[in-house]
Amino acid sequence: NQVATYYGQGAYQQRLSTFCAETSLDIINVGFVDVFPDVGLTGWPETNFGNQCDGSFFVNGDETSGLLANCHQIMEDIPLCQDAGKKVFLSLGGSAPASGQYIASKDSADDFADWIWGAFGPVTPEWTADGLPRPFGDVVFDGFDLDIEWGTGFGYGYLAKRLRHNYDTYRDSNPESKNFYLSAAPQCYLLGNLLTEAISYAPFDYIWVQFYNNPSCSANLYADGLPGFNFDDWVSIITSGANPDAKLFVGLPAEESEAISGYYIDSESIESLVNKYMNKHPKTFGGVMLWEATGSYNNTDSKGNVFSQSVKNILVD
Ligand SMILES: CNC(=O)NC(=N)Nc1ccccc1
Repeated sequence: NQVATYYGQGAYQQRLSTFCAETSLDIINVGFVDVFPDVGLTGWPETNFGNQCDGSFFVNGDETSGLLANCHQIMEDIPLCQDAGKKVFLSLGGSAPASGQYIASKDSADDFADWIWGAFGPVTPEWTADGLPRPFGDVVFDGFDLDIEWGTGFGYGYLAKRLRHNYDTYRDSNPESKNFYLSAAPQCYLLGNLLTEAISYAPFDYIWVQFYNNPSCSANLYADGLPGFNFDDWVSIITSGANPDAKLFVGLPAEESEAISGYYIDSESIESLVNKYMNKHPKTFGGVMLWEATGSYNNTDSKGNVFSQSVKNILVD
């Protein structure tokens, strides 16, 4: 079982290398591509990585885009995380801006996937020959995460499926290349969920459900002995989806302040929850996702363990 986290939006966050050195972290989602091309400046996606970039943007033709051009610390550090055996995904979406996650049509979903693949996937001569940007240079992400918090739900399945198509096409002609992964971070409510259709349509490898910030289905209900925590429903969604072997992670706040008040649960509650659901769904249970890395780093227990280490100890004991 694995621990996944998010990096890029932490308050006064340290550079990524700090978290590459954190042995309890297996997967790191770097966020965010927060504005999608249909609404992005110059028709390119836009990015935001908190305090990690120098504030300059790529120019597209004679227009300034919203794509950050100099995030050198992230570019330098992703290979450190990968060399340490971690998977590093680029996360699309995030909690702001609400208007950013709009996809106009299937064609624009496909174009968006191709753009992401060209800019952040394997380096290809065509992409750079066309003068298109590689925001992190030769860094090749291990996969892409859909952290969809807004919108109508339209297009995310097409986006995910096209990314998978691009992986498969690339690996057909580069059989020695590394694996690529797809993940998603749905909210835990079911009615009107923005990602359940995508999960039924496109083969994701990891689904980390945000069991926080939602009153009807979050993990604090389990911790308080109340009904509503809907991990079982999510197991059914996955096992009847496009990839029934996808792994389901319990998404939790890494620190009290990193979720709306009342949703943080402590490691004792996590231990009880993990023991129950890991044994109830041994094939689908994949681990714990923590929002987010800096909060975890600042949340140490009496033994001096950062929160992700406490969670890892629960998962492997
Ligand atoms: C996986 N994405 C998130 O966990 N986003 C998230 N936690 N956004 C947020 C919402 C309200 C308060 C703080 C963070």
